[in-house]
Amino acid sequence: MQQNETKRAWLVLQDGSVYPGVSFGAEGTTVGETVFNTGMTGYQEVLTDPSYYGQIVTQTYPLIGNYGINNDDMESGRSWVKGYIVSEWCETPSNFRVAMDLDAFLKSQNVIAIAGIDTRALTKKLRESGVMNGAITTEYDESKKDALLEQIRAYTIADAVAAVSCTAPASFPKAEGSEGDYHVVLCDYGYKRNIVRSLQNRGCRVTVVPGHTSAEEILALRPDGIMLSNGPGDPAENTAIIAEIAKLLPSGVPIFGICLGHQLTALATGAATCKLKYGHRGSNQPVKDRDLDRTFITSQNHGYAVEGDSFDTNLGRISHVNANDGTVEGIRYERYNCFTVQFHPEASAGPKDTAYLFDEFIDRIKDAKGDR
Ligand SMILES: NC(=O)CC[C@H](N)C(=O)O
Repeated sequence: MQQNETKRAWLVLQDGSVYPGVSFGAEGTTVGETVFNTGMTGYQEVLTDPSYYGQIVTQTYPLIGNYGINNDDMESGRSWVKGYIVSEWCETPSNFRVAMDLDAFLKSQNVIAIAGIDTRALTKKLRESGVMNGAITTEYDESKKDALLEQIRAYTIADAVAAVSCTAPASFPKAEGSEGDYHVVLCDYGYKRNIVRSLQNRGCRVTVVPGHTSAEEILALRPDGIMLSNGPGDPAENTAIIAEIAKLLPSGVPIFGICLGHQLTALATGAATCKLKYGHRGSNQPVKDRDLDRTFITSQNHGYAVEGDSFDTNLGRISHVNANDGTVEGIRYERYNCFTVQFHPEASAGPKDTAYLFDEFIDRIKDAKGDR
């Protein structure tokens, strides 16, 4: 039973299908790209990860919100999703950290949401058709369906990084008691806070700079290491940022790229990216580390990937591949002091099995400084 079950809402997809459900969160009409996430937990991180900018997120897990929303697990200062689809949301969350329930959070963030949808059936459909645009509306009117469909079909996500990136630099101290003393510049294409936390815990003070900061300005900060963050949208649209990364690569400063940062680095070396049919979003994606000959369960959230054949193997090697579909999940550049991954070693939500990559980044920083 849902609190405001008298208020109806509808999900409308670009193929013309209409799913009636129950309104929660904010009311009104929203249009976005409809994607699905298979995580059993981590909805707060999904809602606040800037990489979901422009997207209506469907949770395949049937009950969402059972541990509420807390003050610690925000991945950014706000929610970025364009809309939210669940089967059932939990009105009575139970957790020692709970600050509010899911409905109250979505209302506070003005996110239009719908419950009562068979999200597994919807996901099967998206897997067959590929991601589709869609709308959630509390004002559905059959006679205006064509106009709504036109709006849905015309929707595109554009200028995504500029929409989520900070506009001024910010500094974060290293974690108290952490070993080491390094300075990392994190390029903010829509970074998740757990990237900063993962660095702080390894003795790094972090300067977060806007995504459009030039290579010269970044290097003038004299970083011991540079991180290229995750972020939303089509990687190939960021031509100015890609040109700056191309200038950073030969600097010799250790560079670590995550997700969008990985894609942009590959583009900067002349590789191509492509859109996946329905992407990888969830916390159980198997990734094979070819060097270690081990498969890790990883947290992921991406709709694009680097095209393996387009990568110039004179520059390095494809170090990680997805065990489900064989797509590129990581690159180690031998020509440059750089390595990048498509998945999220900072996890949150998700398994922490690949946090060792942050340790490798610190080792590269130590080597570059002659500290090892
Ligand atoms: N999490 C991310 O950085 C996502 C990268 C990119 N926007 C994609 O969808 O592929």
